[in-house]
Amino acid sequence: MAALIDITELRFAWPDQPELLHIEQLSVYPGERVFIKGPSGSGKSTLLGLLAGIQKANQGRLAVLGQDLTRLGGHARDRFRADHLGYIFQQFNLLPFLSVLENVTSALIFSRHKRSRLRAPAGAEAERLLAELQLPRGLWHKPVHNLSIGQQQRVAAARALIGRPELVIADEPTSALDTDNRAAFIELLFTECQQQDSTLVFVSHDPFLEPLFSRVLSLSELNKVNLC
Ligand SMILES: Nc1ncnc2c1ncn2[C@@H]1O[C@H](COP(=O)(O)OP(=O)(O)OP(=O)(O)O)[C@@H](O)[C@H]1O
Repeated sequence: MAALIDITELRFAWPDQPELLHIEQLSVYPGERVFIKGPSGSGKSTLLGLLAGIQKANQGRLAVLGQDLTRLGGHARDRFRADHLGYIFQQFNLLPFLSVLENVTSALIFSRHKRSRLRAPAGAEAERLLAELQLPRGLWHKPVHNLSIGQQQRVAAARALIGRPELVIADEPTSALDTDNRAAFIELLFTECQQQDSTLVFVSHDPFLEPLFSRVLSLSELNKVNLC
């Protein structure tokens, strides 16, 4: 089976800073649910940014779906991200004055590819995802700034999942929730990812979540740069 993510000799440093990441080899396969752990400042969010093409590696190969992102310019990486990735940010990055449904369907505006992968009209698909993620129907037309953190998290997940992206990336999306709600949210996320064949890469500090995943990667072990 071809790898969905394929990294070889990847090196990255933020401008005017010492090298932060050197990953010799990493392959992630379709359908995997990968948990990435590591101490604060070890580069977890930076690695996610590289996988999403927000940042570009200084050296090496980082291929997603066979496309080496280190060979693409900024515009092409933005296009690739819009078409093939769903991203759940730590702070969700929702558009506060748009409604819940508008936030979810906003992920389709810049991607014909995602629109073409919908199995139902956009509004119906957004409603299906929100229902699956157990967001009460009475909230669907409300501006997202009226929602609690846990509710906003579900909107952010639905926005990341719509259009069946091949890769879903989640950066500490559960940090504001209590332990029971974290596990319940992750189970819902797994179910949706499985149903729509999305591979999941999830970053968290929370050791309770680790056993839920099919694979656990420690960035401190993976990274050849000694940050101490
Ligand atoms: N936009 C940026 N510009 C310059 N340096 C950055 C930027 N983002 C992160 N860094 C630096 O890169 C290093 C790793 O940060 P990163 O956010 O990737 O770590 P992390 O493991 O995700 O941390 P945390 O668990 O605290 O979120 C830190 O030293 C940080 O200061």
